[in-house]
Amino acid sequence: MQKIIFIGAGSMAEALIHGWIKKNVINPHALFISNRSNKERLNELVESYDVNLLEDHTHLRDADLVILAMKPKDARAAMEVIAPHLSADTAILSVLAGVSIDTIEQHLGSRPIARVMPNTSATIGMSASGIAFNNHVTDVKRALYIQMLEAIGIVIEVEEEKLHAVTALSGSGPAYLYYLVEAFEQAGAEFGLSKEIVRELMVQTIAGSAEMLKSGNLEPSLLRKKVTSPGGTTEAGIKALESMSFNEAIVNCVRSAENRSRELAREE
Ligand SMILES: NC(=O)C1=CN([C@@H]2O[C@H](COP(=O)(O)OP(=O)(O)OC[C@H]3O[C@@H](n4cnc5c(N)ncnc54)[C@H](O)[C@@H]3O)[C@@H](O)[C@H]2O)C=CC1
Ligand SMILES: O=C(O)[C@@H]1CCC=N1
Repeated sequence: MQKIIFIGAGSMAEALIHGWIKKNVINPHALFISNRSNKERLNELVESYDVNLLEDHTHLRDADLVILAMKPKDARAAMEVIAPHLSADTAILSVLAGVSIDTIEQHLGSRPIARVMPNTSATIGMSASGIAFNNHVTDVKRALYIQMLEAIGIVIEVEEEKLHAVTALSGSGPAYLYYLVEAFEQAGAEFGLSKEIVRELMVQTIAGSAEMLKSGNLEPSLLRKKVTSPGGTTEAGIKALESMSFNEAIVNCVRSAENRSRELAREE
């Protein structure tokens, strides 16, 4: 593709740009970026990635793909601005939480639309992405978009309705895990371990556990059991987690995020 235009140049846009350029998936000269008004931010990205500034919206006319990467609350305003400049067959790829394909079609007309829910691990080519398409996306384009996303992580096609849950799990998921590491660092400090030591130990522990889950076909409950010596330290720790309703806390975390995604869809 010769011309991919980002409408929105924040955290998620940069994660995609970084991952695609680092993995040589897309030539930076094919990428054009725009945001609401932060020219300094755009110049930083041009400087860092050698991408192009979208000088004005008339340049949308010959775009192969327009990527919506603004916050859901800003989607309506952003789409109203770009709508008059889009060619009839220009495809849209939206990374917005909650904002439905139907809503995008209402603003941008009937056209090929893909909704993707990636995460910021796209930066290092390790995203977990869910994707859904409307029926205007040809099989060739579906394969192309999936290939672009597979270059920066895993991609799972789902019904659009399931993207609320995907957003709550893997879209927001990196933040839950970062929060977990913050807590481990706080706990380690109580025993005189520096943040750096705890960080190194726990990053390796998380990475190792992830590889154990990926490599074998063992259930997490069995892997957990293999660590939990009867009457040992792990059992004591798990009992403390159970006394604080850990499992319920995680389920409620995901329920709240999934519900918020549905609210964002309604707010549109
Ligand atoms: N941050 C994350 O981990 C993930 C974010 N997302 C989705 O990506 C989208 C962007 O999220 P972030 O990058 O975190 O937000 P952000 O606040 O970092 O970036 C939003 C960008 O949109 C731009 N923008 C706002 N109104 C605009 C308009 N009218 N025209 C053009 N640009 C406009 C802002 O200037 C900014 O560059 C959201 O819809 C979010 O749901 C999806 C997956 C993960
Ligand atoms: O927090 C949010 O709404 C966005 C969508 C998933 C991750 N960040």
